[in-house]
Formats: sequence, structure tokens, C-alpha cells
Amino acid sequence: MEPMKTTAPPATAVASFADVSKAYGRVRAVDGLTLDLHPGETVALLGPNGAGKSSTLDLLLGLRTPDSGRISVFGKSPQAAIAAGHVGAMLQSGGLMEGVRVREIVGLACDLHPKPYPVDEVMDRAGIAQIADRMVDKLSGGQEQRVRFALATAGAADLIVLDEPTTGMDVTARQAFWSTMREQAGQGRAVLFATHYLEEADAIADRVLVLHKGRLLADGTAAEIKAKAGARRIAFDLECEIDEAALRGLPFLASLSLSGTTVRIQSHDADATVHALYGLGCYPRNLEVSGLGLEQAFVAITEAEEARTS
Ligand SMILES: Nc1ncnc2c1ncn2[C@@H]1O[C@H](COP(=O)(O)OP(=O)(O)OP(=O)(O)O)[C@@H](O)[C@H]1O
Repeated sequence: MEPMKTTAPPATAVASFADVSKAYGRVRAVDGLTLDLHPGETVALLGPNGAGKSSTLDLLLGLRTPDSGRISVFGKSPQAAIAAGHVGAMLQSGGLMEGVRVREIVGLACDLHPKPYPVDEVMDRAGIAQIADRMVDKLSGGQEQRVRFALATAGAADLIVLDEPTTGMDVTARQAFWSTMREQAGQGRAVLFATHYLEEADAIADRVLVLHKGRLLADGTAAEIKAKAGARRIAFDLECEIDEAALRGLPFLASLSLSGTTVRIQSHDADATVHALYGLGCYPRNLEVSGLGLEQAFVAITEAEEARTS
């Protein structure tokens, strides 16, 4: 009799980067990146301007070749995976074809896709049915983004790659966009998106990657990234005059800001900071201690790295 298997087999990676580097002259855009993406995962790629997010996505899509390391997408080269229809992509810019109507460009994307969806379905999902007859060069920024979204979802791809997909979209378009992406991930597709909207990453992503100068600084759930930042927020009001220098002398302080009588602190050990605060002889009112938001965690992690490397 076969022994009973007690553990599930490891999910095969949708895409893998193995020690991938890419430089432009002296700029190391991607520096020793090792990473696996898995089916059904929604992954946010974060990083300050110039961190290497677009370069990473370009490498994944075979638009650029790594100087060293290996990238595989569904066990193939990125180009072969794209030709096989495994990958849908929505890039940051790049003009849409001129002189054609919305329906024509979406129709073309469907015709070219090895596993296309019906054109009307694609247009409905992207919320562009009403502008089907408009020329693509006469669209607003948000409408253009919706058309790009339609092009990325013209067929059944198993990996969807999005570079700042919701830039320029209004609230309704954003919500519709993310609900479609959740649906896609729910069907087992992997979704990788680069963004500067940290609330979006916090709300949408199962996994967050933080890039800085081409290197992976953090990889985990939003909660893990917040914990990694290793700081907590303390906010309170002062009811008596207190010397700012005394506040700045509190232990474990990462940052301090004063606004009127309100003090906001980030501390690496909130218990110790609050304990010392009571020792200053002026009791804080409305004391709140909370974890960092993803945005503050992101800033704390990237600033710490900046300080370490500069
Ligand atoms: N074609 C290129 N030639 C020279 N340098 C480049 C080129 N493309 C990107 N770079 C440089 O590589 C680094 C990474 O750029 P990249 O566009 O990947 O960053 P990013 O994280 O996407 O930035 P942003 O948030 O501003 O879009 C930057 O320093 C950028 O100036």
C-alpha cells in the first residue's frame, strides 16, 4: 500500500528569478534578485522612485535581458511563456496604437491571444463598453488605463503583471479593477503589481515585496512588513509645558513630531518609551499606542536602508 501523504506537494512557481541582475551603465537597476511567485497569489511590488520595479517587470516580461541570473516563467523563458499566452501585462505607459477605435484595439488583442475571451466580455469587465467607438488617442488618462487593463485581460493568462495599474483611475474604476483582479487570483492566477499606493497594497495584496536600489528589502504579508519595521506609533496630548529636548531624549525614539500640544512618536520599544514619558513629570492625555501603517513601515524600512548604505 502507498504510504499516506501528509503534506501537500509544494506549489510550482509561476515565475522564478534566480540571482537576477540588470545594470544600465553604472546604475544597478536590479541587483541579485531571487524570488518565486505562486499560483493564486496577489503580490504588490513597492519601492521608492528608481528602486527597480519597472525594470523587474520588464525582465519578467522578457522586454529586457538580465546581465546575469535566470528568469523562468512557467518553466520557460519569458518570451516563450508570453507567446504561449501564459502572461497578461499592463505597463505604465507606452502609447496605445493610434488611429483605431477602442473596440478595434481590444478586438486585435483578443485575436492575437492564444486563449482569448469574447471581446464584449473583455470590454464589459474593463468598463469600456460605453466608449467602444471612441478613437484611442482621444481618451482621458483614466479611460486609457481601462483600455490597457482590457488589453492585459484579453485572454486567459495565468500570470498578470501590472505596472502602476490604477494611476489616473477614479474611485469607481479602481474598485471595479481590483474586484476583477481578486476574481482572477481566486481562479488560481498570480497577479503581480507595482504601485505607489500603499493603502492599495495593504488592502489587496497577499504578499508585499519592498525593493530598494534593485535589492529585495522585505518579502512578506503586509502585517509582517509592518512588524519588520520594528516600530510602533505613540500619540498623546500634553497638558503642561514640556521641554522638546526632554521629549527627544526619550528612549527608543525613531521619530518625533510636535503639532500644538499633540505629540506623535515612533518608537522601537513603545513600552519603554511610555514608561520614561511618565517619568518626565507631565502626564500625557489621550494616549494611543498602535502599530505602523504599511506606509510608515515602508518609509521606516527604506530610510533605515538608505542610512545603512549611504
Ligand atoms: N533605459 C534605461 N537607461 C538607463 N537607466 C535606466 C533605464 N531604465 C531605468 N533606468 C534606471 O534604473 C533604475 C531603476 O529604474 P526603474 O524604472 O526600474 O525604477 P522604478 O522602481 O520603476 O521607479 P518609478 O517608481 O520611478 O517608476 C533607476 O535609477 C533608473 O534611472
